[in-house]
Amino acid sequence: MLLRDDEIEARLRELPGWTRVGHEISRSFRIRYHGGVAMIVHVADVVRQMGHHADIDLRWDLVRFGITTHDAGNRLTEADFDLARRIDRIAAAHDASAL
Ligand SMILES: C[C@H](O)[C@H](O)[C@H]1CNC2=NC(N)=NC(=O)C2=N1
Repeated sequence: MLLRDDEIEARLRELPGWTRVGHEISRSFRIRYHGGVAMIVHVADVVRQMGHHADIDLRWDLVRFGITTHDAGNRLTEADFDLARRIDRIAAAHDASAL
C-alpha cells in the first residue's frame, strides 16, 4: 500500500540515519569489506523471508542499502520501512556503525 508524504515523514522520524531521496530510502553503514559481506548475507536471508529486496552497494569500508517498492512503480510502502527496521537490527548485530 502506498504511503502518503506525511506517513513517510512520520516513519522516517523513527528511523534516524535513513534518508529519503525521491521515492527511495537509504542508509549507509561503516563496516569493513568482509564484515559487510557477512552482513549482506544476513540481510539476504531476511529479504528472502520477507519477499522484499533492498538494493545493496558494498564498498571497501561501507555498505549502502536502498529501498523502494518496485511493484508499486518504485514508490514507498510499509514493506520498505519494515525492511529498514530489520536492516538496522542486523547492522547492530554486526557492529556496523552509523556514518
Ligand atoms: C513476486 C515477488 O514477491 C515480487 O516481485 C517482490 C520481490 N521483491 C521486491 N522487492 C522490492 N524492493 N520491491 C518489490 O516490489 C518486490 N517485489
